[in-house]
Amino acid sequence: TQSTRPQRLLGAVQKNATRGDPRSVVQAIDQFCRQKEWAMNVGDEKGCILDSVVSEVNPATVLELGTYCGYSTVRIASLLPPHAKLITLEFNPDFAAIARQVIAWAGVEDKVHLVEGASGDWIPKMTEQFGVKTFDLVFLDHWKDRYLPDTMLMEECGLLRKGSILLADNVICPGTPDYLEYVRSSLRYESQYFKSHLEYTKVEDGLEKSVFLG
Ligand SMILES: O=C(NCc1cccc(CNc2ccc3[nH]ncc3c2)c1)c1cc(-c2ccc(F)cc2)cc(O)c1O
Ligand SMILES: [Mg+2]
Repeated sequence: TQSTRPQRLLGAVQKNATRGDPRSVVQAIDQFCRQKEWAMNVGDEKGCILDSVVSEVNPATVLELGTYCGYSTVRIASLLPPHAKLITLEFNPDFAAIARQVIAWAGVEDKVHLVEGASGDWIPKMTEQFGVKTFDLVFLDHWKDRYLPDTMLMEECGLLRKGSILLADNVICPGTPDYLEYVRSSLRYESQYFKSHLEYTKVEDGLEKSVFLG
């Protein structure tokens, strides 16, 4: 039977990366996606912007919406201080199964809690299930039409505090026009666009960083 792209990506990690070395896992995935098969990881160029925001925020609690194969999960987790927690939501069980193995290969499983399910179902349960009061950083990288409703849901559930950072992938390609309009026009957010490129291509894309003002 045919393997899937996530399975082939995991194979490249297990073949080319060193167990317990997150940077080698990130490098192995980027190499696979540049030389073999494109995949929708945030990638190396936008990944550097993600790294700088994570390092600047130095978050104790992180929510990632959209794990896929765990590439950005590993990038973020490798930069977290000890005892920090990263909760990552993945709706697709096949993606989740691969991501668990990529996260384990990188040796960052102690900082990561991968939850299988949909953001709309799990965001209201964050506090009761994981004891999280608010998130210092949220990385949005799931279905693009869910960015806005999930942001409103996080506000309603009190999961954002003054200074919480939202970092959204793909605001140009594939694009999240309703989300961009909201965070750029709302008086409750201070937004900044980081111009970059769609992973592994020359197509324009970028990350939008939005600070919740409370
Ligand atoms: O669409 C994208 N990613 C999201 C996505 C996509 C598919 C499945 C899932 C299933 N995972 C999922 C769903 C719902 C969920 N709710 N809570 C968690 C959760 C998790 C998620 C995407 C596309 C492109 C792209 C493609 C083609 C092209 F030409 C240009 C660009 C580039 C990207 O960087 C992208 O991020
Ligand atoms: Mg993305």
